[in-house]
Amino acid sequence: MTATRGLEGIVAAETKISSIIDDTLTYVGYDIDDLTENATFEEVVYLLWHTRLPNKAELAELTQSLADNAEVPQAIFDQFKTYPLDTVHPMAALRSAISLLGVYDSEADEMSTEANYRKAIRLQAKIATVVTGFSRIRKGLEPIAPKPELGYAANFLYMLHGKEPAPIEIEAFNKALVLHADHELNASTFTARVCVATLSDVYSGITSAIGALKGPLHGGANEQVMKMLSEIGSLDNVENYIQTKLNNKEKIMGFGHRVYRKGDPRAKHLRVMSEKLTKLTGKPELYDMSVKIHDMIVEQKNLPANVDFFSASVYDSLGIEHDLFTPIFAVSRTSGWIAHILEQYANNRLIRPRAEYVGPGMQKYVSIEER
Ligand SMILES: CC(=O)SCCNC(=O)CCNC(=O)[C@H](O)C(C)(C)COP(=O)(O)OP(=O)(O)OC[C@H]1O[C@@H](n2cnc3c(N)ncnc32)[C@H](O)[C@@H]1OP(=O)(O)O
Ligand SMILES: O=C([O-])CC(=O)C(=O)O
Repeated sequence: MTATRGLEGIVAAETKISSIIDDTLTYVGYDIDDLTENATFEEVVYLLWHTRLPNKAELAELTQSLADNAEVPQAIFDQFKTYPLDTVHPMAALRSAISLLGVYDSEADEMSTEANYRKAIRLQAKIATVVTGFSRIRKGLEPIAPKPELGYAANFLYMLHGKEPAPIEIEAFNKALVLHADHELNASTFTARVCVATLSDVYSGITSAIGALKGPLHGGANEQVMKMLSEIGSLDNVENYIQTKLNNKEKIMGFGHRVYRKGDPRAKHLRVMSEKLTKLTGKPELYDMSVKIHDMIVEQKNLPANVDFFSASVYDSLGIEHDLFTPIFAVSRTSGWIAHILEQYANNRLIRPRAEYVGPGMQKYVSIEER
């Protein structure tokens, strides 16, 4: 038995949900470029969960169900108020809140297909209210009740900021949600599938996926990109800052990918939105800095930007706090995690690989007095 480090190149599941073939990303056979330009996030949710696009009535029904389930138990918000709000990371708060939502769902351990679909709706609806509610509570504000008739993307920004977003903001945020919704067998999705393959419940699957997404080698990179842009501060400082990092063999967040070689097809959409939004908000230097970093990394390391790089300046332009970038990734990716969880349940087998043992040979137990 020989281990493959990081399971690189190992095909560990069959899926009908999304594919990455020759650097092209598709959801159920629809090119991500096509979906980003044309679809709402709700349509993509339906597509991922049913492996087909909805008709008008089906979309209306899903939208209504998401609206009907958007409120969260007051206990979630009460719990937030007990946290050390000056220090807790929103991903930790989110991870705990999703677990707590499971505590309050009387169907949490009901494993029928119908019950799992009902839980899927509840989770997708409530996670937006949880993330925005946490952001308000830590600022000493009350959460804003959802206005689901706005649509998922607009309602999220409304609950976050307390005012209805402009059309360009809705367009950008909807695109970001569509782009982050699913990505084949990435680390957090694999985590979710491993978890539920024991026939554990949907809440456990999503909670463990959030834990995996939090790390800076995965979803946590978008917050780190923004941290880097803030540290650099101006276009003049880019060259020195990046060159020093490269000379020190440090990784530049938002670049590189385990699967893509030529480039991440999602990055170009976020780049366009970043250029538009940074101009509109009077911070075009943020975009110019991003482009300069991008050009240096491509030239010196031949590493293309991934989805996390330009999403940072997009979210910043939407007035979103930097440590909410990864929770927002989780809001979108919940749709993909759920699709994979449902697919796993539908054709389940325990996921239990082997490890190559590289420790000492057989040893005789020595009592503690003799050690
Ligand atoms: C949504 C997402 O999860 S997208 C990924 C988000 N993560 C990031 O942006 C973090 C920065 N990027 C990385 O750490 C990596 O590119 C990963 C984790 C995404 C992929 O990792 P792996 O496939 O394991 O590649 P690995 O880390 O082994 O890198 C291969 C080589 O490229 C280099 N490299 C990879 N990414 C970077 C980077 N961002 N900056 C500088 N060098 C890099 C590595 O140092 C390594 O060089 P070496 O062979 O000389 O040692
Ligand atoms: O696929 C991966 O390894 C990471 C990624 O880009 C994602 O999850 O969107």
